Amino acid sequence: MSVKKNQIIPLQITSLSSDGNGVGRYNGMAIFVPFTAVGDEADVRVVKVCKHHAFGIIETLHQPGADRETPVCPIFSKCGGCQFQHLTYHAELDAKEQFVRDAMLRIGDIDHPVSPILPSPLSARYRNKVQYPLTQDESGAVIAGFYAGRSHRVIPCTDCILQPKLLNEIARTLCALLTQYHISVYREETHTGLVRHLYLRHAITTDQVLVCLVCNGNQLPHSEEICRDLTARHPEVCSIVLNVNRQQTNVITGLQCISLCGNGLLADEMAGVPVELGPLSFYQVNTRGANQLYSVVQTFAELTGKELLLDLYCGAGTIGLSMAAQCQKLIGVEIIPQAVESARQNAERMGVRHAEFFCADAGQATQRLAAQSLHPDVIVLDPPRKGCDSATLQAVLQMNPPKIVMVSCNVSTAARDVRFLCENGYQVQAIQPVDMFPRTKHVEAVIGLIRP
Ligand SMILES: C[S@@+](CC[C@H](N)C(=O)[O-])C[C@H]1O[C@@H](n2cnc3c(N)ncnc32)[C@H](O)[C@@H]1O
Repeated sequence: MSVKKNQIIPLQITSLSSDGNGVGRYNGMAIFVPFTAVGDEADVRVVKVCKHHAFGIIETLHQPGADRETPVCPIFSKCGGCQFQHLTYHAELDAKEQFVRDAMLRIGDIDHPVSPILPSPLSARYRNKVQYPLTQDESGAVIAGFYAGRSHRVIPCTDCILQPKLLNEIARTLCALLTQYHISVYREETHTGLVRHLYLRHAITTDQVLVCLVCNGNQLPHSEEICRDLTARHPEVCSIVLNVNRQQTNVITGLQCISLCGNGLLADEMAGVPVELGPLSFYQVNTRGANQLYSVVQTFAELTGKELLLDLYCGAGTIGLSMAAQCQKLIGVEIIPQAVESARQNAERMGVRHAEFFCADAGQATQRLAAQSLHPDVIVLDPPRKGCDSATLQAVLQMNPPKIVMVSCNVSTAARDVRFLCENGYQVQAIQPVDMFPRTKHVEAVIGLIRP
């Protein structure tokens, strides 16, 4: 017997799905309910019915599960950022470890033990980057916040518990300055107005802050006064950049950056690599977590000083450079030109002369390197969420490295790609989940593979 929309059903939550929902069964049908915990007993209102499953929301919670704790943030469950503030961090970690195990088994067909997940050194205020969309209230005051889940409605918030307090304070000052100087805010519906997002980055080792105003235009009225007032209030602000994004798109940043103050860069250190980077380069958002993540990569790579290391999807070069002293030659490949420039400068600052960085699509670059008979000893793959494309994986097989270390923030696509590598001669040696994103459903994993 199926369920109907708006029907209220009694439900016990028995597990968590990888998108963060609690799962219970009603008449044999899986019902997904957000913001629930294993052991919850509740009356649930069915809000959407699909062929084999349905979605519901809690109407009345009769018996809370043992893993529940009170969320700290007043807009938890309204803002789309966090999925797990209602769980103890311990329960969240157990769930994430299970997500990795499930993905490897179901998608990857890999029945290999998964090591206990490494917790994030900080479970709150761990992020080094925030991107606030803006809105205005009835009086015209500029307000920063976050999008509600699966929508572009801005929920006001400048005290996000995932961000350092400093970034929240700078966002509040910026909102006050934009209001004071009557700067317009972008409206998606009409594609009018100027400032779209406030994008802030914090360096934990230098305490510097990079401020980026993403604008539907290439000029910010009163930019001199705004820069002067902002840096006077927050001396940590080292650079202020205007990023031009005139597209009608969900992508936050555009390609052009104009420096309004400072050199447009932020100085930090990650896993021993002195980094300088602008707004367009990828940078791991949890610096302390990344130090831990990279040390797992180093352990799996087992470099001895004689190897050729190929770091694919290398961003600002941080993974490869953190192991530069343990290899004979390092080659990095990355598609964003500014990130490649950062990688080259980072290598120079470290005095590393045996590293080369190419600005190219990973698929095209690896095909070219394979055609040149390049045979790396270790390949690190750290692709974006969509995983590796088949051109890259085919070229990796052609290069035939004895060792591959896959790093991924999306275990579903990682499991798919690892399956392909295993079907073509590789063997999983170790699977290490790492929590880089506490309070959210996202989990990182490092998978070590060898060619036996
Ligand atoms: C998850 S990040 C990893 C970055 C880096 N390994 C690190 O730890 O900071 C993925 C990187 O892949 C880059 N990227 C995305 N698509 C790419 C492609 N087709 N070819 C090469 N790089 C790509 C992104 O710009 C981003 O820097």
